[in-house]
Amino acid sequence: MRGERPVRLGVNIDHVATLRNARGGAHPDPVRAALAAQAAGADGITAHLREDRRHIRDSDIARLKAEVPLPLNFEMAATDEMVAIALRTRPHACCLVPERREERTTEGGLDAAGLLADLGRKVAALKAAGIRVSLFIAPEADQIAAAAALGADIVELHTGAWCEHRGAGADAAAEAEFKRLTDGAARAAAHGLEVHAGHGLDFAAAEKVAALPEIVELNIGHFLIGEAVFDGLDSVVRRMRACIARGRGTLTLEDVA
Ligand SMILES: CC(=O)[C@@H](O)[C@H](O)COP(=O)(O)O
Ligand SMILES: NCC(=O)COP(=O)(O)O
Repeated sequence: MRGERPVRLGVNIDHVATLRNARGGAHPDPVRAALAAQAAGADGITAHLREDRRHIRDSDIARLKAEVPLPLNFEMAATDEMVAIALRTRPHACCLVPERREERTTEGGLDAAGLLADLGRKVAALKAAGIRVSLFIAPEADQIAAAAALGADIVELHTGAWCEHRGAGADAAAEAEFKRLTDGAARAAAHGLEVHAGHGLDFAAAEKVAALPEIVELNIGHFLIGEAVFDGLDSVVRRMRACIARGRGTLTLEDVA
C-alpha cells in the first residue's frame, strides 16, 4: 500500500557465536555475519550478551560497535553489570530482557510492572547516556503501561508463545495469541511507544506480524541463522526482507531482485 513505512529488520547473530564457541576458536565470526547481513539489507544488528556468555561475548559487543556501521541493539539482563557495559559501549539501543541461567532461551517477557523501582533507575541511566531503551515484554496491558511509565522508548513484543502455538498446529491458541499481539501493538502505540516484535519468527510468521500497522521493527535470529546453514546468510536475509515487505505492503523490485 502506498505511503506505508517499511518495517525494519534487525538480525540477531547470537547463534553464529553459538557455532563459533562449539570449538572454542574464532570461526565463524559474528562480526563477519553482521557485515554480511548489512550487505544483504539488514537495518540493524541485535546481540544478546548473556550473563553466562554462552554465545555472544564482551569482545563481540565491542567489535560490533566498532566495526559494523549499523544500529546495534544490545540485548541484556537489567543488571548493574550489564548497565555498566552498556554505558561503556554506548550502543544505539539496549533491549532489557529477562534472563535465567538455566533457561535454554528467553522464556517470557520482562516483568516491568513488578520491577518498576529497580528498572526506573536503570532506564534513566541508559537514557541519560543517549541510549534508546527497549523493554522485551509480553503483550499485556500492565506491562505496556509500566514500560510507558518507566520512560522506555520502545517495547519489543514477545512473539514466542504465538510462534510455539503455530509450530504445534494449535490453531485456536495461535489465533488467540495473535489477537493479544494485535491488541498489544495498538495499545503500545497509543502509549507513544515504538513497537518492535521478536522471538521465534520464521518467514511466514514475520510476514504476518509485519502486517500489523504499529510494528516498526522485527528482530529475528535463530531461524535465520538456521536457514543460512542451507541457503547462505545473504539469501535468507534478502528473503526475510521480502517477506516482511510483502506483509507490510512495501514490496519493491529491489526486494524481489
Ligand atoms: C529476547 C529474545 O527473544 C532473543 O533475542 C534472545 O536473544 C533469546 O536468547 P538466545 O539468543 O540466547 O536464544
Ligand atoms: N528479540 C528477539 C531476537 O532478537 C531474536 O529472537 P530469535 O529469532 O532468535 O528467537
